[in-house]
Amino acid sequence: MADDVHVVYKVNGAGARKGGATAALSRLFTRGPAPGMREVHAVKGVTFVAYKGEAIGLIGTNGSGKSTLLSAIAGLQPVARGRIYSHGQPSLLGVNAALMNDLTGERNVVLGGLAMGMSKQQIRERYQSIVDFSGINEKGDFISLPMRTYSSGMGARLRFSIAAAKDHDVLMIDEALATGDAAFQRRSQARIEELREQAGTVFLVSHGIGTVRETCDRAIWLEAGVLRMDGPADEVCDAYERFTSGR
Ligand SMILES: Nc1ncnc2c1ncn2[C@@H]1O[C@H](COP(=O)(O)OP(=O)(O)OP(=O)(O)O)[C@@H](O)[C@H]1O
Repeated sequence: MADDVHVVYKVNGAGARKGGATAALSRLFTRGPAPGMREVHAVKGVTFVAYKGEAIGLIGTNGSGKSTLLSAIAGLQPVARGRIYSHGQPSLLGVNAALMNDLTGERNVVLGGLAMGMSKQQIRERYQSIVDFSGINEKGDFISLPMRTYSSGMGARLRFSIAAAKDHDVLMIDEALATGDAAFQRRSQARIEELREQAGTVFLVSHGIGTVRETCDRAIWLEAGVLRMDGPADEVCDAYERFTSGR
């Protein structure tokens, strides 16, 4: 659950607005940001409770704070105010999830698995199914090549497959579904369904309202860092569509 969560990015070298000595002095006393330091208040007081078995879509226009909110829930981004409570460790499965480009797909499966807290034994058991699920080897033996030789879609598929191999308490997916071809998207949707049935909670950030309608039962709409609507996926998506078409 998120309780009044605020996330503020501190950006260095953003160019000070007032560089005068008096301004610097008054900043010293008011403990304001240093010169050249600018703050971006990306998430502003978001509160919600997510239950087991729910699949929640996060929607909102570009820069509304969706990815930031997920990073904060995953513990990758500190919160400036408010709190996040969670049963189990939430894992963020993003297109940017850290895999090593110079290592082969095989090594990345092992490293990624370890990073998610799987044991070596579990990785050995699931290795083949991860590779099969990713479909990386459908067009030749790519899994033994370095990841930098993969197309962006292939990389994203492998990331999704590694993360989806583990049963997560809270799984967060950032636009992972948007990549990959239709067959892979069907497989990943089916896997998300399974993860939900195993009583985990799934968060999905997507620009594709269609994916949210299909995979999620609830949606949270963020706009300019503020929670604008939270409710059944269809209702929230309808309202969001009315909002975006009027812009
Ligand atoms: N590392 C960062 N440093 C400073 N500001 C950032 C950083 N990352 C994001 N922001 C700012 O935070 C705000 C929210 O960004 P965020 O990426 O969370 O939005 P989003 O809803 O996921 O956007 P998109 O739909 O484009 O992916 C934006 O104003 C963005 O400029």
